[in-house]
Amino acid sequence: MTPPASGAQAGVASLRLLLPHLRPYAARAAGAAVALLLAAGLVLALGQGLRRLVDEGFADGAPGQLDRAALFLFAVVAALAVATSARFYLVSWLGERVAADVRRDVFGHVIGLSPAFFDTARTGDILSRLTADVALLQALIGSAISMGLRNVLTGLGAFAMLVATSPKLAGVVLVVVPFVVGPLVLFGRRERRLSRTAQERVADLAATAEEALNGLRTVQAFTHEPLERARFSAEAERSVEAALRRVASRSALILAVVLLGFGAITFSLWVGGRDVVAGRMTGGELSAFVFYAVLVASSGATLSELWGEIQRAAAAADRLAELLAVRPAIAAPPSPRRLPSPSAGRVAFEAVRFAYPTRPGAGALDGFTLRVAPGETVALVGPSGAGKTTVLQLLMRFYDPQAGRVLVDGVDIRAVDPADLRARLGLVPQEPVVFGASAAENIRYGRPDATDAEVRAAAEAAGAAAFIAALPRGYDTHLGARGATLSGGQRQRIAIARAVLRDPPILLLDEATSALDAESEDAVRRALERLSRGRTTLVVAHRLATVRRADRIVVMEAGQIVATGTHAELVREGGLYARLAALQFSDGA
Ligand SMILES: Nc1ncnc2c1ncn2[C@@H]1O[C@H](COP(=O)(O)OP(=O)(O)OP(=O)(O)O)[C@@H](O)[C@H]1O
Repeated sequence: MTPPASGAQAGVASLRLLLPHLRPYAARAAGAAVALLLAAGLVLALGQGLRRLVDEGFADGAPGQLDRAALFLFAVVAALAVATSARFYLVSWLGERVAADVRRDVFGHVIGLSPAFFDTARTGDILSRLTADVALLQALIGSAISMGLRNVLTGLGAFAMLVATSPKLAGVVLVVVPFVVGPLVLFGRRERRLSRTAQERVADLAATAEEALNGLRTVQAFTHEPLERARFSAEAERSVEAALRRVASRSALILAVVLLGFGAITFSLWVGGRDVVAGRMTGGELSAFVFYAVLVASSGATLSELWGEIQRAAAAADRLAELLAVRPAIAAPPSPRRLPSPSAGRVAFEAVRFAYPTRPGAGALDGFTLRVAPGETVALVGPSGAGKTTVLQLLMRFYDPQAGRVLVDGVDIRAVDPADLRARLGLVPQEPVVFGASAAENIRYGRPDATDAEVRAAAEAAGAAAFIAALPRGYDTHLGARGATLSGGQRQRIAIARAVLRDPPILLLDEATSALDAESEDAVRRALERLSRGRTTLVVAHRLATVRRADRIVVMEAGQIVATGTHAELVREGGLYARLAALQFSDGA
């Protein structure tokens, strides 16, 4: 993934990403802060309750005093329970809400990125950012931040109480604090780096699994399950290694913090015990002191752990910010021109030169010039890799050419909003995408506001009505992820029905290269004939029936047009087309 400028942004500052997402919930956050303050105050009051219980309750054995001290403690505990539960609810609510909002925004951004981005990005990596990285942010808001604040508050409060109870002993604790905070900061930096690496390894793991699962049939057809298992297992090992480096660093930090923190408590108990024996301090004061000292130490320890978590979340925020900073290569110009309405359906390519961004050296189109009149059907033919599909991709403006222009109705398509352009185009791709939804929903994808009757009419026109009727639940039948339950020809007819619903002035067809059985080929051909009637049609043709029907055939080789004409003319000329026709169209020639 291309590292954008924000990737260099250092440290916890990356978490600023969350601020705009928290703002709408300011009232809830304030409520959570109040509950948090209350709970922290009540924890500190517990120490006072403890002192009263020990000093007043035990001192002269008066039963009334012990009862009152115990009751006070109970009241504090009850209030503490309510405040803690309220804080937990509000803070977890914020975590869930913000995580969902961040996911929505990141997905919303990614779905608008240009196809060029996905030529290099791995889907699994993006998925892992959407899930694992956002989960870290959720944990941060849903618990870490509130735990951190709580521990800062109780830690500071408890320290103040320490000073009030015994300045001398408090001094002992104070000496230890820099020893706890120092490593915390040092290890934190390291943690962030190690944790980013660990998260990247998890993303690699997800990407590996995603690729293998997507190509499951190919994997099994080649009996490459052992190979894929080994590949995944190697990735898993790499991910464990990265995680363990982080764990090791963290363990060292915990060792230091626990040793120093609780060592200091033991030391102050020892010193304080001598004061109690000498009568300079009451037993209740020492109990309260130890309670506060434990609070200070445990806050320190918790904060050091949290520091790690905050660093991990910062690394996650970095990875999300990186994704959000990718700008779509194709975007609407600041003041886009409108295409004429209704569209005439005129298409022109003028001296177009284009190489895919990932292969700048290998030109896919080279001086490609073609004018298509309104309503004309042009068939593009040529050997594999000649650049036929690329022509359609440039017309859809999935990529921009390096030189030359593409025009629709006389307007350079770079001057119009891509959405406006694509609204005039209907695409039936070589491998149509069928979503894991019902047959009706899949067809309605062509025009979401279409009525049931329109969906059925489109299916009828696409020659899909009969096979849909034969499905177990007709139009309501779920077609499985990626349309796994349909044949290639059926998937194509679903895609054609979509295009029928969309009713575009310009139609782009990329014929499937794989042979369909005679019956479904015939059904698809007739459906396409009906569809292209009266529209400008550009078709990447692999079948004789298609080229015969075309008004004009354009023969391409190595990104250039080498001949144009009708089937009969081109066969008579006896060039590349005649050879292709003899080979490819042997079925009917
Ligand atoms: N996304 C891509 N990134 C990089 N190179 C690509 C990409 N898509 C296609 N190419 C390359 O561009 C060239 C033209 O490809 P194109 O898909 O237009 O050929 P085609 O004529 O449609 O071939 P076919 O009949 O096999 O579908 C080929 O060399 C191909 O390898």
